[in-house]
Amino acid sequence: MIRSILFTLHWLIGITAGTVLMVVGVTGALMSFEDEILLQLNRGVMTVEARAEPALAPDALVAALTRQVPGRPAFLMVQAEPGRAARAFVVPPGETSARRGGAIYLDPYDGTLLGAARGEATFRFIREIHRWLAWGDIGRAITGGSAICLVILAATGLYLRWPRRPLDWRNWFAMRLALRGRALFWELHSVLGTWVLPLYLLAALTGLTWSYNWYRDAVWALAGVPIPQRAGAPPAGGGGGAAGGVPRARPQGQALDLGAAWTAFVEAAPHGYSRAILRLPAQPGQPLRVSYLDPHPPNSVAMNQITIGTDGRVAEHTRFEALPAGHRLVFSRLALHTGEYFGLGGRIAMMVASLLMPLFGVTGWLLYLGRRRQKRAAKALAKQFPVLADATAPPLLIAFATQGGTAQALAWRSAASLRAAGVPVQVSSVATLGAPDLVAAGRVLFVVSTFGEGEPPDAARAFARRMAAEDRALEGVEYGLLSLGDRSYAHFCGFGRTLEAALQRRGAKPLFGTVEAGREDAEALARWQEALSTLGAAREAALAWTEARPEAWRLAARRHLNPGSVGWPVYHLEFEPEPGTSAQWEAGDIAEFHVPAEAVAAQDQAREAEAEGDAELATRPAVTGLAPRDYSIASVQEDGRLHLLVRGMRYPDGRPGLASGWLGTGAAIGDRLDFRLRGNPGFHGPEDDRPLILIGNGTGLAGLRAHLRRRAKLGHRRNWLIFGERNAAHDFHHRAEVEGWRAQGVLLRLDLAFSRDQEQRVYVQDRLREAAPLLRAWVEAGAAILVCGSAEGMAPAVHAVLAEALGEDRLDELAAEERYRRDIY
Ligand SMILES: Cc1cc2nc3c(=O)[nH]c(=O)nc-3n(C[C@H](O)[C@H](O)[C@H](O)COP(=O)(O)O)c2cc1C
Repeated sequence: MIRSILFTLHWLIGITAGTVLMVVGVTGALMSFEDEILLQLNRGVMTVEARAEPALAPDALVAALTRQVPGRPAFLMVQAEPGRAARAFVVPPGETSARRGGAIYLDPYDGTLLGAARGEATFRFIREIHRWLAWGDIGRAITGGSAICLVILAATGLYLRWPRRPLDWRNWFAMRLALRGRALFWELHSVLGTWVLPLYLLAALTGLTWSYNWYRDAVWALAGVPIPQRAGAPPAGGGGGAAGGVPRARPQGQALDLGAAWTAFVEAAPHGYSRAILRLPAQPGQPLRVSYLDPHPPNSVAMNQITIGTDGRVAEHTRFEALPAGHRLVFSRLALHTGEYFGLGGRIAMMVASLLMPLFGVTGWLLYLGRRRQKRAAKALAKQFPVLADATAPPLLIAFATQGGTAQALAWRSAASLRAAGVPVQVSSVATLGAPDLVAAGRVLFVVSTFGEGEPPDAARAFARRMAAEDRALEGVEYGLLSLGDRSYAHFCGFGRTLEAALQRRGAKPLFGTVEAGREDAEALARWQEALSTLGAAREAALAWTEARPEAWRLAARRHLNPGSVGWPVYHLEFEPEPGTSAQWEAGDIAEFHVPAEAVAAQDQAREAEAEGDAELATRPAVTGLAPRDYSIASVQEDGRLHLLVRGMRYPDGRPGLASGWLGTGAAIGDRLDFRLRGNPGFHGPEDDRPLILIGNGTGLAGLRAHLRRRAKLGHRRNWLIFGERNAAHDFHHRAEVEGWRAQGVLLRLDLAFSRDQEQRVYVQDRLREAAPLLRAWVEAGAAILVCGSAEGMAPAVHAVLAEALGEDRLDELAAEERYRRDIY
């Protein structure tokens, strides 16, 4: 709730005040090196050739000025550095104050008029935009308001980005420039934003002292500085704090002797000066006030103040370093604002940060527009598929429970055939559903698969538990059920049957007879389509198990990974897409290998050659020969190649397995082979950079490797790999890559279990159990868990350890939240 309010506040302010902040930022950056730029532009005006002779004293300069320019000199700035011109402000005749910015430069050695400096007017205009958008009080209110907005943006931004535990600061400040599109905008906006945040806060909090008197007074009061009675500092710039406590002297006859007063100043300034600004008396009786910088001042606003009376004596002398700390800080607000307080580095940092302001504005806008577009698209989609609100009856709910994605894909295809006939439908994973949702929908079609040993898919475990409740709350609910399974398992369609029993026990009524479908059972699917047609679905196009076709890939590389191993050979294979093959997949997806006819023929020949031929064995490969084989993809699309990790299986009589044998030794480099890439949403990784625990054994490393390659590319470094095989010496597949990840920090932690490297067998589940406290901490920090590898032995044992460490319910919850996902076989 708080997050969403702050998020709205952040973008609302961002898209409004952001525009002004961009202007203020850029103008501020332009002024960062104003002095240096003007000096370069104005050789011969702001500087003259340095001479050996001493420069004129202020009284001689004022005399020279009065001879050449009509009016009363009001301010004079002299600098100790040889060749630096004197700078003066003159009150024109008949006026009461010096014209804003109308500085005149004089040759310090002979008082010759050098004129006005080029570019000063431009910088004055930039400064006016920076301070009040060159728009008087209205502009000042706007820039002041946007300074407050900048503070709010910084604070809300920080809150929204505050790392969840455990704090991984290095990661938090790291920029991942390899990202693309919206993710890159987000990264630039949030990570760079975090870097410049202290500078923005500093600029805003000091800048506000010029915007609001109440704010300035509050800061002054906090710092213990007496609140100035009069607003406005001398127009000569710098010395912002000098305005404080200027006594108003009444004219009292005696005129100041500038020569004597200057001598008194020179004697009083303990180290001399680098720059002195003289406020010249307007009337007889008024003293001379000098603000001066020491030869090596801590910053350009560390001004000391001296007042010299008409009697030629020092009346008051305030040294900057003698001021209380609070005063010094307050009087240094300009230096803080420009970053100069921290030296040249501070100035450059502030300039860069100010220049970056448009980047935040632009990325912020792009992110905002992107969100709007997404929302609109979602609305359009909602219109296309009317939901509860505008339909007389609630839409039909299609609920799926899937491990490998088949049930999910069939649920969507069923929905499409109903929608095509105008039947409103909603599709949802059962993970998010409870009895009230089923009751609200009234009619529910379930498409569920079975996993484990007659169990629900991982993400449906919590739902299955909710359904097992005893009460009859589902009276009035009508259901249809498509149950997917595989007849080679002992508990065919086990979960579908459990679900149906629960539905009936709780009072739900079937819409039609349940359809049980074995692998790729076309006839069962036709029955399901028939059942859908009773609800109004179109019958024209036949419902298919899959819509994608196998495509051609060329075997480009193959490596035997485990020579010398006691186990079967493991091969790393790389395939390149043939022209026309749409090579698109995500980490976690599956490549279905379609065994070529020549592989079957080759095996038949081999079998015939073995004269005796075991009849039972002989028929088995022939029967299963045509069924495609699934392999977890071990690479990411950016790799350009499809990588697989294939174990060369053997029949009990020692002959190589049909598919894996062909991949391992049968096919030659350059051969074309058919694969259908199948989305496996149930094994996709988290979108964000949450921690990831990857557990697997043997060729299960394939699926984990794809995820790790993806995470490495994204710069998501909180990864923990637990991998097991037989012997480290032979079976540590992709060892160099895994150790490389560990060295580069792509793996925060690596646990290896080589079962046969010691007396006592050690497996991944043992490693996991040893690290149970860490496992809990990672899960607490939002970690997701991916398990890839053998469904017998490894997966159930790992599951048991996870349940033991986290609790069975918590594990089911994690699965429902898509944070516990498995690709096991
Ligand atoms: C590890 C594993 C265990 C399975 N266990 C069963 C089972 O006990 N009973 C069954 O009928 N099917 C079982 N199956 C087969 C699946 O239910 C079937 O392949 C289904 O089409 C998968 O659908 P899905 O991709 O939506 O998860 C199992 C599949 C796997 C990978």
